[in-house]
Amino acid sequence: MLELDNINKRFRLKDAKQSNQLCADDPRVSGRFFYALKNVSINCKAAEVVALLGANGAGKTTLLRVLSTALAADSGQIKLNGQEIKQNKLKYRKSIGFLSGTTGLYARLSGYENLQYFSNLYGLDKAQGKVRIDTLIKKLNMQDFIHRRFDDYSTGMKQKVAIARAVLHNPDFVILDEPTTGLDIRAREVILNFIETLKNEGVGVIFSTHDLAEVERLCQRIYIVEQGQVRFSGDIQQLMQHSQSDSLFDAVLQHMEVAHD
Ligand SMILES: Nc1ncnc2c1ncn2[C@@H]1O[C@H](COP(=O)(O)OP(=O)(O)OP(=O)(O)O)[C@@H](O)[C@H]1O
Repeated sequence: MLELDNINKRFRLKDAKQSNQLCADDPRVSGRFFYALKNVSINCKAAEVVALLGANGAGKTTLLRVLSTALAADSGQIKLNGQEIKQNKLKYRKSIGFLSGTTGLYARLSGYENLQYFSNLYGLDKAQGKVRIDTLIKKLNMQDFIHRRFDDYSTGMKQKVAIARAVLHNPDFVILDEPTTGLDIRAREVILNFIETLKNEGVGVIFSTHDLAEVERLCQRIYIVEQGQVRFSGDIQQLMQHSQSDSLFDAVLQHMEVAHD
């Protein structure tokens, strides 16, 4: 099980102007600090898909970055199978895969060369790496473009390679920040199927999304994050009961305090 336990994270604002610009009435702004996460606890088990929902700016990316160790929390713990990861961050990083908003892939290499490069970096030997890359090429339907230059790719192609990169080393848990945002329906379908495959292989997946159809299709449990705090955690049925609603859309909206356009 992967757990975030009682996480707090604040950002120092550059100046008073930035605090005013952020939003004068945002309760997360206090003095020169922006309290982005407050006492946040979430978890994900093996072979489970968990979604993070919440408005723009709610804190989902910050939360996922903390979970991936890309960002250090001010307090709280990350635990893998009950063990705090503090002493063993390197081992933890080998157990997780992280897809962030930026691909971190090389524009002048092909998708294939990028995957070879990262497979080498992850310590897979050449033969192992080839087998793994070939499997991912098939699963993510990348045969038609994988040998072309990365900077010629569409958004969907880039995202597929970025996801392949995140799971090259066969992690136990995968953290995906908005994996399908901006993709056409075909690329989206491939990625949703891939998440289902990961789950069936026993991998735990935590992902953020704004798409409720994805949530209904993939998730056992959801967390609704608002203004840096978890407002709901549970399964979809519990959310509906809690909200006395038969529409997932209405039920989620009820847990978002802020009005959105
Ligand atoms: N380095 C930083 N300094 C100050 N504030 C920050 C910093 N990074 C993020 N924030 C603020 O923290 C809040 C949460 O941002 P975050 O990107 O985690 O939201 P999100 O839920 O992922 O939003 P979206 O759905 O738009 O991706 C935002 O208000 C953002 O402006």
